[in-house]
Amino acid sequence: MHSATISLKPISNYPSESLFSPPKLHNSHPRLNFYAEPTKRMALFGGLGFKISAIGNSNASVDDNGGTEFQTLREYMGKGGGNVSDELVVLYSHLEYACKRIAALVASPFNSTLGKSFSASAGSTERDKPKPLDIVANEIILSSLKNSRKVAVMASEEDDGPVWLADDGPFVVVLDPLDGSRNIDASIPTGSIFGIYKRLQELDHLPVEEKAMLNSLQSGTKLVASCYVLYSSATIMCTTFGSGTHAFTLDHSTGDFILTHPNIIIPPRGQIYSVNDARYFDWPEGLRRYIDTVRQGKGKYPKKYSARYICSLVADFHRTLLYGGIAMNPRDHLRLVYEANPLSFLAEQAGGKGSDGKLRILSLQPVKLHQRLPLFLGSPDDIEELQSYGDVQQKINPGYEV
Ligand SMILES: O=P(O)(O)OC[C@H]1O[C@](O)(COP(=O)(O)O)[C@@H](O)[C@@H]1O
Repeated sequence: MHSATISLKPISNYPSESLFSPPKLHNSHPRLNFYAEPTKRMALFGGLGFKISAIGNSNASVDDNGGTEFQTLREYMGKGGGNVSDELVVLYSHLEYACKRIAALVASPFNSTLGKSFSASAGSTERDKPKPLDIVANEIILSSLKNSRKVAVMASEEDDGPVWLADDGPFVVVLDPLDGSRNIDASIPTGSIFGIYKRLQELDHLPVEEKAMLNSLQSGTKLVASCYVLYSSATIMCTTFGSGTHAFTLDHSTGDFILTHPNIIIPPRGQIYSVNDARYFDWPEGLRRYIDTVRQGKGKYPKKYSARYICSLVADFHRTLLYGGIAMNPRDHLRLVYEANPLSFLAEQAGGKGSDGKLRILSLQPVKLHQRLPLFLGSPDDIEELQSYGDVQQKINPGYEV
């Protein structure tokens, strides 16, 4: 488990210089270097007047005053952290902007009134009806991706099909704009999930619909980056560019995402399972035996496991990444393209695993955009032990009301 310490010692290097001098961006859009309009941003200058020790497998350096040297996401990317291209830096600046708007929205006292201006699509079941905030979040992200001019196609869980944005956009973005939103009225954490691929230039000659679909159905092994943003007591962007998994916490006073969890390594084994166990009697024999075994402390790890289930994928996954164990949904419910692939990439980059109960998620070739599957994410030893029970995928999926 990781720990955080906060002391009230003033530091000299925060907010960093970068608030005034933008990071290396060759193709930058003027709006990119600011959280809000520049003038408003200057008024926010001041930030936190104390030192925070970076959390996790920290390699953060300590400055002359003994304070931890802060790094923003843009600085991290701009300095070549994770070997990212300038084009990806631009794209991330727009993602940051969109997610900060969504973070403000989910915390807004007015978000419940949004429902009045949206109606659910005909024919959908009560449970599947799009929630207003899903739609608003989707529109915010769409407009940011368009503005970035770096995205050829966006495929969202909220849309029926992929949306073609720019012929010369170097990237393809697949996303779930606001997962867990049905819990939002109770202020339970929610999250956005993104997977980023390169545009397949060899498909450029195809008709738009066809190339949009094929670009969006790339295998998870082709992901160049993925991230989730958790909207909770803190807003956290956890990302990988293929060289480790790193989390950045939003400093609301300046609008910067600060590197707080560099090089996250998931514990090889946890003591927590995370599942909706009201479905126990719909589970297959293998999954029941696995859960019964570990909760009695009779598994390979001879300690009794505890249960934690928020029913909000990003939050359940974030906890699992930090504390270890397994976050699972054993029925065909979560989506391969928008959820399973990006989160499995993050899990693997942190030394964990993403499985459908039998196979590595990233090895699966998506055949449909909205393809659903069982999903097990977590500590490598726990996932291996679970898979050894064989029969862990829930086939009975009656459609639950809550
Ligand atoms: O009802 P279950 O099987 O517990 O599923 C809960 C999961 O569904 C989700 O709410 C996503 O479902 P939706 O895509 O229908 O919003 C996840 O956040 C959560 O992990």
